[in-house]
Amino acid sequence: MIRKMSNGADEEADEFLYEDGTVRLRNSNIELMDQDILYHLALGSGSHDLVEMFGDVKFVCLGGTPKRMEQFAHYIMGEIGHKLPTGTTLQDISQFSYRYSMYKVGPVLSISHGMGLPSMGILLHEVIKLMYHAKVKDPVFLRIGTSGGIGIEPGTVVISEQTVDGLLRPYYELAVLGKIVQRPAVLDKKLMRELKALHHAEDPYETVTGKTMCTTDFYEGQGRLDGAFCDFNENEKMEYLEKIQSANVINMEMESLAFAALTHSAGIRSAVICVTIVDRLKGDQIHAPKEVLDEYQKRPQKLVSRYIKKFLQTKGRFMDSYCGSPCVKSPRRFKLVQQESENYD
Ligand SMILES: O=P(O)(O)O[C@H]1O[C@H](CO)[C@@H](O)[C@H]1O
Ligand SMILES: O=c1cc[nH]c(=O)[nH]1
Repeated sequence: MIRKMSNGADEEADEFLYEDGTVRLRNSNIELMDQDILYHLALGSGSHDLVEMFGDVKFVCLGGTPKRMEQFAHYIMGEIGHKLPTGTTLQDISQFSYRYSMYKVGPVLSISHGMGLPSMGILLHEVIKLMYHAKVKDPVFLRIGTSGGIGIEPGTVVISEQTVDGLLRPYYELAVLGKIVQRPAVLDKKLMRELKALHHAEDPYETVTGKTMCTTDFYEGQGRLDGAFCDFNENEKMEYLEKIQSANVINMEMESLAFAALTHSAGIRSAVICVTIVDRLKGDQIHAPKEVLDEYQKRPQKLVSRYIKKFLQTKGRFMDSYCGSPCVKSPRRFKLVQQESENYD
């Protein structure tokens, strides 16, 4: 994977992984600390054996709400045939942070990120450090979310090929020590294509790729007329939405810039998969009933599940019912995983 530098030059992202594929931190301060407290995750390198707890993680799935990520954890557990030790249930590992929720299902972490760039940014600092402390090898990060579509049918799944800010710039900007730092927001194109290829012809919705706009607000920031404040009219709104549509933006959400920029800076492959829940060229309010929205939210999860299962099957790995980590392939268990996936689809 080629990593874009903030000066525009290309660099091999593999340099940001150690030779064995584990995540290398680009902050030498961390190595010098006695312990690193991952405050918002309620974890720490001194208080927890992070290698034992997370060393087998391969996929880090992120989405806005704790409920969605709990549901995804249960769903993926069935899909990959992971069994919890007898008498145990899925636990929210970060429960006592009262900030984010985190569930672990074998090689899959399912984490809520809240709303907006700061919430995503803080979480990613800690999850990327978690990958480093746990010596996780070559993880893949996937955001499974919702978005507002620009001229596309609600319910469409969008895999982002690029993410831009409200000014159509492909950077995540942050004020650091009184200066603006711009980090290029780059998503993995190969991963995007692999995900797109997992759309099935019989899926009753489309799966498309395109440019995603990441805004710092849901109302004025996305050109809505229905916020508590609005200093523009319908014509100005439509002019803006049509302008970004002609710049190939097909959906809008609120976290992809930090997600793309921070994973890219860490040399981690990542993708953003969001279902659209409204067509912004037709309106601002979310009218779809709850059951429809619930079904829409499952669409990105379904695609990601197909990707995870394909990876585990291709690599000849499977989730053993009892050891809880990828083990040597067992033909019997492997067949079971395949059957489960056929049943679901
Ligand atoms: O559905 P999720 O993933 O939470 O994301 C989208 O929904 C929220 C707005 O309703 C924003 O956070 C936006 O990015
Ligand atoms: O319109 C929408 C819908 C979901 N999420 C957003 O950020 N915008």
